Amino acid sequence: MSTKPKPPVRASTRTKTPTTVAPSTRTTRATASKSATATPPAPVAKKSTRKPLVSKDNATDAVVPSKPVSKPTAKRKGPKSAEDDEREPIMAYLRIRPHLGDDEPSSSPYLEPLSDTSVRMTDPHDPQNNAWRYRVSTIAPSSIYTFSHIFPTHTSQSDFFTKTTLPLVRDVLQGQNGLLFAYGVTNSGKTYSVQGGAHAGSAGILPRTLDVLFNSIDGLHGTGKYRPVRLQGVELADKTDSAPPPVSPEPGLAEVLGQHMDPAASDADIDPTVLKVDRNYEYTIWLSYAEVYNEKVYDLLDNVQDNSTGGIPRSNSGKSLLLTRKALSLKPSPPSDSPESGISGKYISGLRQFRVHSASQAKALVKLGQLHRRVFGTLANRESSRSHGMVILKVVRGHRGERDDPTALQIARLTLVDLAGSERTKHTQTTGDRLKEAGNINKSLMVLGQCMEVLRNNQRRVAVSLSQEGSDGRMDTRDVKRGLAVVPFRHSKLTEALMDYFVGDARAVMIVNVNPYDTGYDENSHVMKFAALAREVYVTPAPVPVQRLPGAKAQGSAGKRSPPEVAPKPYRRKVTISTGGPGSGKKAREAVLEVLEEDEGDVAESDDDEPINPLVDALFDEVEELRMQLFESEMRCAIIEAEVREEVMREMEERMASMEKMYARRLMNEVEQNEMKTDAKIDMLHHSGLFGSPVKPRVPQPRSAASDVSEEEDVEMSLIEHGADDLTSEDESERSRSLSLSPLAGKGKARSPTKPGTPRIIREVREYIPDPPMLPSDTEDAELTESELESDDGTDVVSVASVGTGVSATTGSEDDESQSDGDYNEDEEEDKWAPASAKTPRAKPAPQRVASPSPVPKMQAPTPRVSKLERGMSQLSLGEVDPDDSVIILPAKKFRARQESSEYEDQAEPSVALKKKKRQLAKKSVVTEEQIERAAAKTDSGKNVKRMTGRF
Ligand SMILES: Nc1ncnc2c1ncn2[C@@H]1O[C@H](COP(=O)(O)OP(=O)(O)OP(=O)(O)O)[C@@H](O)[C@H]1O
Repeated sequence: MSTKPKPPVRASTRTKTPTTVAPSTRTTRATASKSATATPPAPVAKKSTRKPLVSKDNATDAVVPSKPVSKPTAKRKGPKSAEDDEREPIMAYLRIRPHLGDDEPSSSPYLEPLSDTSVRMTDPHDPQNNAWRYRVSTIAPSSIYTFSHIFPTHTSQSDFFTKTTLPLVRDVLQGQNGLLFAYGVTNSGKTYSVQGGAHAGSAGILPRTLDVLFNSIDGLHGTGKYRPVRLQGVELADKTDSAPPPVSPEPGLAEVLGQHMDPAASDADIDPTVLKVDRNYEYTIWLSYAEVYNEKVYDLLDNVQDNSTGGIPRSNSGKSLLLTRKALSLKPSPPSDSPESGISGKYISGLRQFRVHSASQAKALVKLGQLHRRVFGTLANRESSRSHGMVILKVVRGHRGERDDPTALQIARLTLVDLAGSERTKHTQTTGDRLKEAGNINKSLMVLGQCMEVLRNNQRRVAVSLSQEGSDGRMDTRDVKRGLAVVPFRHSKLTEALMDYFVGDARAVMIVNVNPYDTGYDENSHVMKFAALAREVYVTPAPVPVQRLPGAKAQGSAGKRSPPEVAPKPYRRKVTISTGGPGSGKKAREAVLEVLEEDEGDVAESDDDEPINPLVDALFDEVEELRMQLFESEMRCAIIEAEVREEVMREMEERMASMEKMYARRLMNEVEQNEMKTDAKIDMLHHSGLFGSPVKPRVPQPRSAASDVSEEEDVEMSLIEHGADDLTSEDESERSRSLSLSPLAGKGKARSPTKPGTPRIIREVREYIPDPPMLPSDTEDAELTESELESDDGTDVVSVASVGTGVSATTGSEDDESQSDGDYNEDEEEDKWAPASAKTPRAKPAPQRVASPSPVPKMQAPTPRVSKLERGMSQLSLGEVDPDDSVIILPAKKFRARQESSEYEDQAEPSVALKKKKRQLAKKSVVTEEQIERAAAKTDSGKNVKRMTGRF
């Protein structure tokens, strides 16, 4: 006598609460229908004769509202229920993609793992960067996220599989459903995690799952007399099920894409893990592969029909290929398939499933599905998933003693989903068909997020309700149910197909893939937030009940579907597939295919389908419409924002250029001004008789170039003579030698008498005169000048060019001063734009070069200096002569005219001109301090100079 397998504990102990609760005669739970709300299971209520009530005393899993639903807290009353122990949040694992050698990171990684479970995410914008100020994102610049586990970049595929997926594989072998989905932006590593890479050891979790499944059931393969149908049902298998599955593509397709059928290196990877299974059972494994693309579900293992009519030429072979595929509908699972569980999920009607006998056979099928996924356009133009790929593995487990009893079978499903990239469209520049794809991807992922949110809120609400005390200490379950929101599973094909995992008994795992080198900080933040939300949703992992139908129906064939009643209008589009090319070692090929996608037609809703609330439906439609409008306006805003940014940048650049020009002009003016002042000062000293004999008052008269040259010669000679007068007797011979070289020696002698008492005054003048503003090239120029002079003369001479350069040549007149101020006022408008640093006082003191006692410079040929000085002198004109002081007061007119002129505006290289001017200035003013002092000591008019300079 065969021992009947003991039904799984949960199957026998749990009873799903029907939507309508019989008030008095049955034990009720304070939970709404799972299919609609997925509320957490509630404790058993006391019997009531009036209405279904839940005694608070029995609400053992009541949770403090602010706390997560399943976390036991100190405030719990009574013992924990068995169900409470079974609930667990959706597991969320973060995998950080490493930086690949082929692409340079555009920024440093913005994810910093803090521990095995938490990570800090910081906006890669440098806070010092100006861009930070213009950050318009509403996402927080730094956040910490928590996961079930975080896998750093160096995690191996094997480790990743072991920690994330192996528990699900164990579950499915023990008759428990499981769901795993990979979520993340494009290029973050979802496909790599699920499917794997091309190199050895890089097989992903899907091939490893197949390996472990077949390793574990080795020797325990079932006969395959029954096959799974719909969601939970079983049927008698027919001949088609025993036929080997098609593992090669349609011949025409194989010709086009034959190279894609090459076994990849990762096929050689075989995961050796073996799990312990109950050897009293035998197992059969069935595989199907579907994709959700543009809100339609397609079978990726369906035969591709080549309906070529010669319309579309193929670029390489000249033939044409027209491929047709048909969308599948989602239908509600009849309650008769799962009377024990009472869960009404949806199944993909007409999805082919194949019994696989080995891991390699299963992998070949998966490969075929991948190929079809590529052919049908979602991976055509680039290696990016624009569809959600779902591999559904069903494990049918039957007791070996009851091989012929279909009612003793247990069907568990494990679905692995590779979701499409979650990036937002405006960042991918998608248009046309791609925009539609992106819109639909966003829609399904948005609905998935909405479902999670509503599930979480419902679960919290139930928990809060259960924790609240009614007036009589009891609670009406109908009140609880009324407050729960409808979970919008039906608003996306993706969520519709997966809904039973969230509301039924299953374990759910979410893999979050992040590429921290991606600049998409905002997108990745959305991904992280989604993960945080998912972690707050609780599911109930529990074995599915044993199939307890009185008899299994033997109808239909797995691969057949009934013809549609209404001929759908197919959607036709072209797909270009590029293969080979540089790097692949194969010749580049391009194939243009035409794809016909037929609609699923009218899907007759069965009576068992959940009732549709027209108001809710209308609201969802409106939400969808608003979402699309929002999306469009976001796109418009993004474009406008980009345009405005560009315009502002252009304007700023222009403004910066004009400011630069203005400052260059002002700099030149200042240099010019300083030059004039220095010349004027030398002239004043010269004419006051400090450097020679008292100068006769001069009547202003037109100056010729020749007279300017002559005056300049006088200045130079006077300086030399004064220096020479003070020479000691030891220096006399050298002085004579020097003077003898000059044709102006006689002239110098005539001017030798000087007045005593000047040195003190001259020193005061030097002390008073402010230093010139220090220009960036001052030091450099001074050094240049010195080195030039040294190399020229071989004498240690000091440039006094900078001495007194801050003094205005117009100091003799108040009016002139005000005029001079007026010159600065002209720049007021420009000053508005000047940075704060540019508004500092113009005559900024600079370190003054100290004249060192040095030998008298050798006599130099005056010609070049005179000619340079001539220019400065010719720009000055004598104004009035103060007969008492013998000081010439110079008007500023010419000086200002010169200042205002735009003589230097057109100079392309202001810095070069500046250097040149400074060098000229330095050369013109070569005189030792000692010389000045000695000269000043010989004249009494120093007092007058002092008085004059006091006005400066
Ligand atoms: N952990 C990893 N180690 C090494 N390479 C990786 C890893 N993750 C991803 N890659 C590589 O990064 C690239 C992008 O990965 P993948 O195609 O898996 O991204 P995806 O998220 O699936 O993108 P899409 O959504 O566009 O399909 C691939 O070349 C893949 O081999």
